Amino acid sequence: MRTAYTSDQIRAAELALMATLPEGTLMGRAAAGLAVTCAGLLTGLHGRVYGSRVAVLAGGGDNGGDALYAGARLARRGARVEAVLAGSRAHEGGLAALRAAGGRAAAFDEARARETIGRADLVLDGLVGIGGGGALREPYATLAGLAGETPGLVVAVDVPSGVDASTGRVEGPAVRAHVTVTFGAYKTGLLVDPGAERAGAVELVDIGLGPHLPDPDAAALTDEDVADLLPRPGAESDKYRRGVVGIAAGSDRYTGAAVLSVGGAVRAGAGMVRFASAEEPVRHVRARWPEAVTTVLDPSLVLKSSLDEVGRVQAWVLGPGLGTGPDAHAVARAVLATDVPVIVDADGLSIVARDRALLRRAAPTLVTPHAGELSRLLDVPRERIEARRLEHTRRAAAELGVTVLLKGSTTVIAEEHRPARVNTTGTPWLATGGTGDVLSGIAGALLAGGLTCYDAASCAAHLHGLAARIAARGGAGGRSEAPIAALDVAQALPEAVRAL
Ligand SMILES: NC(=O)C1=CN([C@@H]2O[C@H](COP(=O)(O)OP(=O)(O)OC[C@H]3O[C@@H](n4cnc5c(N)ncnc54)[C@H](O)[C@@H]3O)[C@@H](O)[C@H]2O)[C@@H](O)CC1
Ligand SMILES: Nc1ncnc2c1ncn2[C@@H]1O[C@H](COP(=O)(O)OP(=O)(O)O)[C@@H](O)[C@H]1O
Ligand SMILES: [K+]
Repeated sequence: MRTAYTSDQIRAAELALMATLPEGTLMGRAAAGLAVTCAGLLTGLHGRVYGSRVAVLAGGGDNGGDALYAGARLARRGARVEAVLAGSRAHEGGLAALRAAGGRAAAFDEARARETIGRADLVLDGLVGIGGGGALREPYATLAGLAGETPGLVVAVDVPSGVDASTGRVEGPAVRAHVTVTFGAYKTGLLVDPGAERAGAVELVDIGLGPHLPDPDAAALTDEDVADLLPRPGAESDKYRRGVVGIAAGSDRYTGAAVLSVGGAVRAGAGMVRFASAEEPVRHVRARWPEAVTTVLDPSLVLKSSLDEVGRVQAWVLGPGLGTGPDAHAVARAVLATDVPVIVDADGLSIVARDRALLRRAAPTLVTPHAGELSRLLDVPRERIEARRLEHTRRAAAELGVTVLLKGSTTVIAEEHRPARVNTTGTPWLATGGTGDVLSGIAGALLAGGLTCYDAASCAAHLHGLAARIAARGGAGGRSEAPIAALDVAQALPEAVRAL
């Protein structure tokens, strides 16, 4: 499990650790780790550190201190290091070390900074770290912009400047790094977009913070975590014990969503899929997935809130392509009246946005909106949700009393009193119609298999993202990615499970 923390949590842990160590020890460890990564990158670029050009962008706080000390270490190995001092003051020890090692430093001057950054092989962003707050002020903002134009590599110190370390929010110009070297522990903002996208590859330098860290603010599952959580059949298993998932999806107009959701469930290893819908989607599902057991729903039965004719299930998926008319509403009411866990997706979300009372139920509920759907559930503009994904996912979980999986460039899962889960698999090629329907089926299979909403959502997002990558690469060994269709994601699920 990769755990992540807010700035306040990190700062408290650092204070506790610092109290046990001689002054400067932590910064020394941080700078040493940072310099090793930079030296490795420069060696990869030119075969050596000696003679390469490094620009250090140093803010007035300790983040600038880390960068200056790392710059000093690189200068001692023969790099030509020039620091641009952005603050009204600079970290004294770091600046003295850099100068003593033969590096140069000067206060910010735009023309000179442009030249220094423009010719650097590597730009070290030490403008602000966990002490940053709000949009970058000048001249930090200009420097972040200049770092975006450099042909060289950009390495962010602790966090890319301009990214809120606790949330991943970006409120103005922000550094876009190839690599972020972060100290002590991951910060939540490095895992959640837009911050995650600005961070590039994240490397963790151990500075000994471990024993002082509290319960995490957020966590990302690894392949091993998912392999451990995934329900697997034992010798004594049968299809009922493995978990039967009911899927109420599709309508005469939207038949594809039903086929895709059923496909996700079948390929993710449901013991059995019971599919219940109108005649047309049932016909399509039967043609594509003969393993599903189908029921044509008689609206009058559903109006009585009875799904008895469908048979017993351990979890329901409600909503993909269901429509939002009176029949769909009746199906939603019947499904949500059951005493088993329910995943509400797509049109199901539009229905519950209009009729919140449907979510008041004793059994667990998982909702899986994208930003537009969450916008309707919370009555908050979509752009605001996209800019503050974590905050709104948590808010929805608290307000609706359910588990929430917010889809999009970073999938975030929230449940009250638990760390947020952040998904790290996936590919932008997933942004294509129907992939969300596949996700609902995967989550349904895992929920029916006995996982909690929290784990089912996290594992489903992880597997979905892995399967998408495999599909986009034409197999686990493929090198570059190409467009995918939603059904490809379902088809790649077994390979994703095998690769865990
Ligand atoms: N506390 C510790 O024990 C350790 C801290 N370390 C480093 O110290 C950093 C935190 O240092 P600080 O607490 O000094 O804070 P930072 O250096 O992250 O930021 C504070 C500085 O940035 C300026 N600033 C803040 N927001 C700004 C904005 N929006 N625009 C322009 N300037 C802004 C402040 O005026 C101040 O000069 C960490 O990120 C890490 O890099 C590491 O050396 C490891 C040990
Ligand atoms: N930029 C992106 N990067 C990675 N994954 C994405 C991106 N955009 C969307 N996705 C993923 O693609 C899927 C789209 O689901 P959804 O929005 O419900 O589409 P649909 O309703 O067409 O199925 C989700 O799993 C989402 O997390
Ligand atoms: K930084």
